[in-house]
Amino acid sequence: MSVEESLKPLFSAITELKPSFIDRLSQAVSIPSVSSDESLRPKVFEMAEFLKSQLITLGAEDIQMRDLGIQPPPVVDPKLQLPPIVLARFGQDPAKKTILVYGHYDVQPASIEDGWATEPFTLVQKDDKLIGRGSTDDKGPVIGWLNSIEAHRKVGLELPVNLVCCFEGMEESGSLGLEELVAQESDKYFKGVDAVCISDNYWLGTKKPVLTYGLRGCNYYQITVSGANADLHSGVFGGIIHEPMTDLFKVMSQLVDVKGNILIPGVNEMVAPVTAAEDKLYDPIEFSAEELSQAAGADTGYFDDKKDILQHRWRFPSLSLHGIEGAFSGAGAKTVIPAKVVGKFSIRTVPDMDSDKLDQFVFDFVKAKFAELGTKNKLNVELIHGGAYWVSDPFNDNFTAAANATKLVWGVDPDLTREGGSIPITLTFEQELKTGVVLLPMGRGDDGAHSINEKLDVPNYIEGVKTLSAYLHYYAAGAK
Ligand SMILES: C[C@H](N)C(=O)N[C@@H](Cc1c[nH]cn1)C(=O)O
Ligand SMILES: [Zn+2]
Ligand SMILES: [Zn+2]
Repeated sequence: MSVEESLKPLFSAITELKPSFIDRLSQAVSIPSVSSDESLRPKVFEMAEFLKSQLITLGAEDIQMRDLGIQPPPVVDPKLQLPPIVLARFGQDPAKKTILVYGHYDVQPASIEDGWATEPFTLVQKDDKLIGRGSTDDKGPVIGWLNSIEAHRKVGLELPVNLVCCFEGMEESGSLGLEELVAQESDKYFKGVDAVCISDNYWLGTKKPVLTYGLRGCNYYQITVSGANADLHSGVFGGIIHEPMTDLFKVMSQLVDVKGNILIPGVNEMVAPVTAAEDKLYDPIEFSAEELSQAAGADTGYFDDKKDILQHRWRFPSLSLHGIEGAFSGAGAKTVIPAKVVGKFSIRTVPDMDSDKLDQFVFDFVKAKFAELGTKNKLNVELIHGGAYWVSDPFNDNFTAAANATKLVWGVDPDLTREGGSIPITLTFEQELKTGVVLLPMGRGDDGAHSINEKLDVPNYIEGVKTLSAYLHYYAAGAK
């Protein structure tokens, strides 16, 4: 029987199981597993337990909740435990190939005050969209793998491969601890893995599916400026003391210009030049600048040209200023001089940037600019977490299986894209397991990951489960 024939009953089951799949995602979204908020760490653990219970119900073997110990500084609670890596297997048949699927069960912060139209941790179905934090990043895809297993069980179809699951709870906070675990387990739990599939990014637009062969890295920094030992009255102390916010603003404003150019010496010089061959890869990609503006909710882009936009998103670095901890940020007019402020920014990295050199350039520049202020306040600049960029060759059996699956479900050949975001562990899987990695996204480019009103379209969720399932079958059958 052909792969396509054998998938027919499975696809029917997936369609029929839609209500149960939505319910499973709804349960997952209801757990606010925000890894960057120390007060919500118990919820990240609860989410790991939820996955464990689902895996047990679905017949997984050798489920392990791998403890990663205490979170390294900077942290408020020095005893803060890292959430576990959830490992599980389905099958260990030596006659079958083995696929490792990775995803993350932590999410970005969200609160209704940010402007959400509905409660972020309640999955709401509206206009064929599933709205809620983590719906697309990355609970939808993680639950998608579990749904695929449920559908196989329902129709009595054996999984065509041995499946190894690796789900982490710190991806949004730099994947702390996972790199070491992957290295340790490369010849143990992960022994015999033939290929890795990650569903944790998005289509480029809203209509055409993609497969992704590159990611930018991310080095995340914080600058702490401290002065007085308590917040002060600006009427009493304004004009007579060095203010931490003023110093911090002055330094942060010199990191990047208003056109997005990074101003730290040495950074741009590390970037690999665009070759003619690479430049050509952008020609066939279907892309609408208008759709991008719609996804952003405003026409505030730097560029109009497709290549400029895509290259600056995928293969040039960017520096974003994220926020200031300790500053007054509420409504109204509080006349305060904050005593200590912590500025957060990150740099998305690309080939051939060296992460350690980058850190040194950042630290030297920040310290030099702070010294120029002649302030009596104190400065500390540090890296909170780093994650490597990744670019691979998309012409291999793993990508072919994903392309065949996409074509079967969506009726079109996927575009080959890179991604401006980061999935820190990708390069580690490739290097430690000596296997190829394919990124097979479920959601669309306008899903609003990390933003308000994050959503996953119902067709992407359900057809996405079919795509993930078909990928396993095509991989097992070998390249066509
Ligand atoms: C692409 C992926 N779904 C994602 O959102 N990754 C995060 C990872 C990260 C790195 N530092 C903090 N979070 C991202 O690209 O921001
Ligand atoms: Zn994310
Ligand atoms: Zn993600």
